[in-house]
Amino acid sequence: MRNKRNQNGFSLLMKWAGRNRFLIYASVVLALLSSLCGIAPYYVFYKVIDAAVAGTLDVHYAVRLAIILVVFVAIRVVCNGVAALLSHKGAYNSLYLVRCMVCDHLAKLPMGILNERSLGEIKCVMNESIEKLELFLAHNLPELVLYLSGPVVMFIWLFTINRILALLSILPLFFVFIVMMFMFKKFFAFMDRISASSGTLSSSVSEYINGMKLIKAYNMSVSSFRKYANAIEDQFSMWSLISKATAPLYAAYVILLECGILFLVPAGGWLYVHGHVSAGILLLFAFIGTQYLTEIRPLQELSNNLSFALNGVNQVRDILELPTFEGTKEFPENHDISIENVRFSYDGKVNVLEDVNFTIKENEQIAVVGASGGGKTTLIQLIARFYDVSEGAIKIGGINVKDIRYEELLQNISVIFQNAFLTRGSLYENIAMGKNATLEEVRNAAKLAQIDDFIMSLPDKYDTSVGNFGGRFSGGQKQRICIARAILKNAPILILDEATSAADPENQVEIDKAIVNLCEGKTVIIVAHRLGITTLCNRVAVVEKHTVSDVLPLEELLSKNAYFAKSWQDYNAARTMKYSAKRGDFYEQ
Ligand SMILES: Nc1ncnc2c1ncn2[C@@H]1O[C@H](COP(=O)(O)OP(=O)(O)OP(=O)(O)O)[C@@H](O)[C@H]1O
Repeated sequence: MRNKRNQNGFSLLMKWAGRNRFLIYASVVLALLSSLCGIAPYYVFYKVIDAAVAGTLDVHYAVRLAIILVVFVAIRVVCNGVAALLSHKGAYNSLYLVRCMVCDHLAKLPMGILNERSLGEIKCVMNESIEKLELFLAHNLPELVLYLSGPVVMFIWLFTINRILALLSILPLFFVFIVMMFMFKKFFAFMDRISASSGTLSSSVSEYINGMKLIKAYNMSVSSFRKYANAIEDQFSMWSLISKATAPLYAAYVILLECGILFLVPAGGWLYVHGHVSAGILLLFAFIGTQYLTEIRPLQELSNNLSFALNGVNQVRDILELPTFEGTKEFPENHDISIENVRFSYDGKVNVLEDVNFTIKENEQIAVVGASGGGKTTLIQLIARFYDVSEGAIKIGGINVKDIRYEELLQNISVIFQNAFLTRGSLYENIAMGKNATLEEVRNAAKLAQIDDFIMSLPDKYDTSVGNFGGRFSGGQKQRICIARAILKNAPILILDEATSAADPENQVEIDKAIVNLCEGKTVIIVAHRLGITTLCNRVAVVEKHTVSDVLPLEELLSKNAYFAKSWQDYNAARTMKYSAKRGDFYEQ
């Protein structure tokens, strides 16, 4: 299976490169031309020796040869320069296309498939594997042509001078290629382990850095560093193993490349003594015929890089082959949402939700309440098609969400998660989120989200850099930035997983105002962790016992649903409850 994949790796890479492949092909042609020019110094050397032995070497002849040398060296330099330029342009453009393809694909993947893969694994593909393609396309491919074609051209030329000696000069090559094939095979056999180990290293670095707060808070530096250290140790032992497995072959490879002299000097001497070759030819083969094969030596390193590149292609292909959410129908005009006989299980064994049936009218605002772990977040994720239902259907305007073009579905639904996610860019970029919005439009959204005043009080205002995932902002501020983003997106359906972390009262009032502005004129589903938010909604859906038991207006629900009535009572009691602490114990007053 892997062998078949390797055969197609290069052509697949060229397919991904699109029109940029022509830049890469051009760089290969120029590398070939450069290697042709590389013969010039040897040719001049041969001619000088030949003329010197024959006694015909004069200044005119020497100058002519020098000019030939300079011209060919100049052509070689130009060819190399332009080849490097084209190969880099082609490689970086191709990398850009491959990264876009992977990003597009990841965005369409079901969350279930994404959850199965570690962040480190995906990061490793996005960074290291794709980066290896650059190394291969921009450097290794032209070099491969250069290192391979140089000796080929040299052999052809030597062959035209003396067939027997030329054939003897490449005799070691036969053994060199056999050894190289073994080396390539041995190295490639480690590829899966190299990828897995690099993925683990990448995850443990991310975990170590992202969990820095926790590490400090619980003084876990030694134990958490252990995981990272283990990953490094694994890399070390893996590379030691690879070195041990390939070192004898590499030694044989180097020795064989230097072996040309073994055959050439005795055979050349015999031919000279018997008058079959001139002194010039003998010297040419003695010096050049034994040397030109050593130019192949970097091929070994290139073959390792080729393994990395092919492995990178396979890893990218593995991601691109994962089935995505598609759909062919347009997003409907009508935004009524109906949830029909829905059953859902994450693992195919335990049902998180079953027999769920209810409808949400266009522009209606529904709060979803229920015990922790009951399935509220799962329900809203099904509506936004982060996962596909296991049974039943979710329809918008009468169309199954599975049939709606996935990109359009995402464009028409805004989702705000409990954990506000900010990217590294500026505040402007975080609110605009790729939309071509003016600063005024961004500010208007931020005003409605009650965050404009705060942003304008910052020294760099909307150009303020958000830093590492918004680390410099409070939870409430981050949430309002996300609300501004959703207001600007202006999608007709809004799904909001309300943050559990109770903001301070002042912040909470601001967030509530922002939510009210956000929800105006939209179909809204809001997971209400604070029951207070239910007063802002038309109806409340209760998730209990793996299903939605009731969907009613607040007042009606209070009289009909025992679970909700009790929760509401507890919520109000908690709001008015006062505590006092005596000697470390808390007392209800
Ligand atoms: N990605 C997942 N894979 C497997 N099980 C999951 C996954 N996400 C959630 N679950 C499980 O599904 C159940 C419902 O989780 P869900 O997050 O929907 O509950 P919730 O009502 O939103 O909880 P909370 O109010 O605490 O946020 C839980 O038992 C949870 O452990």
